[in-house]
Amino acid sequence: MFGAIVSPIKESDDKLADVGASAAMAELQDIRDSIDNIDASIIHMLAERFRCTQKVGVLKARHHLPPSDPGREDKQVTRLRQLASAAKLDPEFAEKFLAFVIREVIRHHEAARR
Ligand SMILES: C=C(O[C@@H]1C=C(C(=O)O)C=C[C@H]1O)C(=O)O
Repeated sequence: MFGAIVSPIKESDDKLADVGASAAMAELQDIRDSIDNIDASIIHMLAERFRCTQKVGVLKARHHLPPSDPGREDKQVTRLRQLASAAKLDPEFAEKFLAFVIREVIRHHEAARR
C-alpha cells in the first residue's frame, strides 16, 4: 500500500547518493593525482640531493675529510625544524626524515672512502 508512495522518494534518494558518491570519487582521483605529482617531485628532489652529496663524498675522500659533520648536521636540524613549524609540518617528523637521509649519505661517504 505504501510502496507506491515510498519507492519514488527512495529512488531519488538513491540517485542523489549515486551523484554524491561519484563526485566524491572524482574528487578523490583529483587529490590522488596531486599526491602522485608530489611523490614524483620528492623522488626527483632526492635524486638531485644525492647527486650533490655524492660530489661531497668524492671531495671528502680525496682530501681525507671525515664522512660525517655533526656541526653542519646540528645547523640543518635547527633550520629544518623551523621551516617545518612555519609550514605546519611536524618538526619531529622533519628531523627524523633528515636523519634518515643523512644516515644514507654517510653510508655512501664511508663506501667512497674505502
Ligand atoms: C653532505 C655532507 O656530508 C654529511 C651529510 C650531510 C647531508 O646529507 O646533508 C650533512 C653533513 C654530513 O654529515 C656535508 O658534509 O655537507
